[in-house]
Amino acid sequence: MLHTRTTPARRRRDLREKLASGRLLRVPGAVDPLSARLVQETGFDAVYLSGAGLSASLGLPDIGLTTATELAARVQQLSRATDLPVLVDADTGFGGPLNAARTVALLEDAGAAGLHLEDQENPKRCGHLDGKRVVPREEMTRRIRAAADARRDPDLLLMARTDARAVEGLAAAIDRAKAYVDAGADAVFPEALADEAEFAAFRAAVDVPLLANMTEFGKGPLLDTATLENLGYDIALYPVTLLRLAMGAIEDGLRVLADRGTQESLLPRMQTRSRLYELLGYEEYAAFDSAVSGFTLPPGA
Ligand SMILES: C[C@](O)(C(=O)O)[C@H](CC(=O)O)C(=O)O
Ligand SMILES: [Mg+2]
Repeated sequence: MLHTRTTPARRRRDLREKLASGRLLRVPGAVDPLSARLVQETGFDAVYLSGAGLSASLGLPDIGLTTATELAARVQQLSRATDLPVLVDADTGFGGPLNAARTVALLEDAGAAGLHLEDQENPKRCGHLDGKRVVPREEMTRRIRAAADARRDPDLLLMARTDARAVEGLAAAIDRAKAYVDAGADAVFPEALADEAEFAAFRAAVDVPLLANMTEFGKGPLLDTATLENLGYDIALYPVTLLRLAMGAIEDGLRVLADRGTQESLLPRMQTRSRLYELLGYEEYAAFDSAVSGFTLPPGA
């Protein structure tokens, strides 16, 4: 109620322990703090803050227009609303190595359990768009080094994302991933792999935890959890799934309302008032309020 009592340090430990278990973690992107609650209730392992989702929610394309402070503010909101570790899309780190270091500090203060930095040029673009460009390998290793050094909590998971597959090919992407691990990355996010064989090749070449981006309508296949487990992947990411679902429902609903002049036929598809109240914890707030208003100092205090 009000906010969770789970500290950022506890969430970072939780994410580390879950990764150490060796099972596949399933991590959907939240649309907002309320949907993050549902992610937790449904039993997922962590919640993701998607850069694409954040920018879309602000009515912006995912081309590097959002700022580090906007991102940190959303991290805080998500962390307050759930007990889950929050994995954050930190894009390029918002500049050079120093900016990446400052971004790490900001996100750590905001309660992030882990974050990924990518090797795209600034300003970045969505990893599934054509025409993206990557920085030289050495520049990205400096970005990672700076980020690793900026961490105050060693449990904060630092993940390196490489966008090189679509630009330089698979072999170069694997070489880059290895260099990023040597520079201090704890885990790797190979972006926009083309097929299952490429997922397998990446797994065979890199020995840190790997994230599989199961984003819809992108360049890669949608592999199910059994397949990803067999491939030896550690995190299945569904970054924009909830936003796409919600926006699909909103668009359909608006059409029905506009056409029919009533939302009556939409009621079975809606979350009910009582379910919303349950999710928000109305009853706990009322109990807290009455406990606080009945509070008096003990005699003599
Ligand atoms: C993972 C991602 O970076 C995100 O911002 O969620 C995006 C997802 C998407 O645009 O579908 C990406 O893959 O670049
Ligand atoms: Mg992104």
